[in-house]
Amino acid sequence: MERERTRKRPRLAWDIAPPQPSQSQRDVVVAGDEGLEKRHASPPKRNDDREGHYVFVLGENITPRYKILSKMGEGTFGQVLECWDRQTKEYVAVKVIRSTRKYRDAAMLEVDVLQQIAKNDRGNSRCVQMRNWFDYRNHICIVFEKLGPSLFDFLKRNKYCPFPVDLVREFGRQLLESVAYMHELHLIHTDLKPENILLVSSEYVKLPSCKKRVSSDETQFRCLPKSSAIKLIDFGSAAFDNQSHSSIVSTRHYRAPEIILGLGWSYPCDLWSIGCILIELCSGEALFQTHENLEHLAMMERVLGPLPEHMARRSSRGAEKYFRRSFRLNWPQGAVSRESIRAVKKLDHLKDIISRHVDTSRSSLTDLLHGLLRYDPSERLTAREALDHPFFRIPA
Ligand SMILES: Nc1ncnc2c1ncn2[C@@H]1O[C@H](COP(=O)(O)OP(=O)(O)OP(=O)(O)O)[C@@H](O)[C@H]1O
Repeated sequence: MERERTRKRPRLAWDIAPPQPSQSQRDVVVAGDEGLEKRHASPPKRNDDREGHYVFVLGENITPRYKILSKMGEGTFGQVLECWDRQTKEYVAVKVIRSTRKYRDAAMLEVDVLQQIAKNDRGNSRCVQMRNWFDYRNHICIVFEKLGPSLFDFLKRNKYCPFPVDLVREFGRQLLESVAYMHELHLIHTDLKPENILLVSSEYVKLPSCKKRVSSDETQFRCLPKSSAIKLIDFGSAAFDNQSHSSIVSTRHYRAPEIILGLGWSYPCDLWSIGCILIELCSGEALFQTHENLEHLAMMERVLGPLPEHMARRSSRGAEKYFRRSFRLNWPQGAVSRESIRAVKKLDHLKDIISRHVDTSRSSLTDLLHGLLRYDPSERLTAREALDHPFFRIPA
């Protein structure tokens, strides 16, 4: 039975006060609107909804330059609208940020990160390109190149039928290249998950059957993307390594153990998330489907073996309660319910999960995942080291 999952797994709300955007950042405005102004007027002013979201009607304009065609997505920060850019004559994705102060400020940090990424990009960052940004009726609008569906949307539409291992290899390679690029700029993404990895193209092919789901007399189909090209999105939680950090980051399923244990985090937390993502792409389901710390740690132990004692010893005040005096995890004694114990028991060792879902390259993939999912962040593979792993030596 498939567990019901929400379409979007929200990251944490913003919990540290972001710095003020500089005047020079605020002064960047849309250029070249003059000719369009008269013909494509903005709609009459309306109130935002209760959460500060911009209220719109399809076909209206955001500034005379952008015509709203459809809504592509919604997140914590705002709505993403498909628009026609009358100036460049291309489709774009405009993220219209909620008008609330904290989201406006956070959006300016995202703009700052996107500008850093763009400045150093020689076309190989595999991070979404920002085309423009501006302030419209108290909403920061960030204009992006338009991409295709997320890997999560794709999996979901495919009834969680896993991707073939050769495609997972291609996704993994690009994901690691993108993260290596960010890390070299001293940036940590902190919210890597299948929702934030977008296929560049929406084109797909339909093929018969997904082994996992074939029922007796029904012919099943699976969709595969025509191109494996992907890009990373959502830099709203990205952090510069030298900045002060909030202690909890990442969407739960992809959160590294050092974050849960309050040990501080840095670049390696992105590599942990990539390990979880690769397993999800191979199996079709999120590895650690939990909403609670102790259960999460117990799930990790089930898949990866016992947590190292030195991490248990150093865990923060808030996390001490997950361990017994012996520094072993207080499990199953500390479980909140029988269902929780059952959910943990249902999980297999990493090697067995991979054997169940993957036909070829099993041992090299398992070895790579063990490197990405090392408990101790100082022992975890870096993005560059992971790219050098034998799993990626098979030619594309
Ligand atoms: N460039 C793009 N092209 C196509 N779709 C996009 C693009 N950027 C974002 N989207 C869609 O909009 C959704 C929300 O975008 P994004 O994750 O940037 O918003 P957010 O408010 O920061 O979300 P979250 O709640 O995950 O932090 C994405 O999941 C995706 O479906």
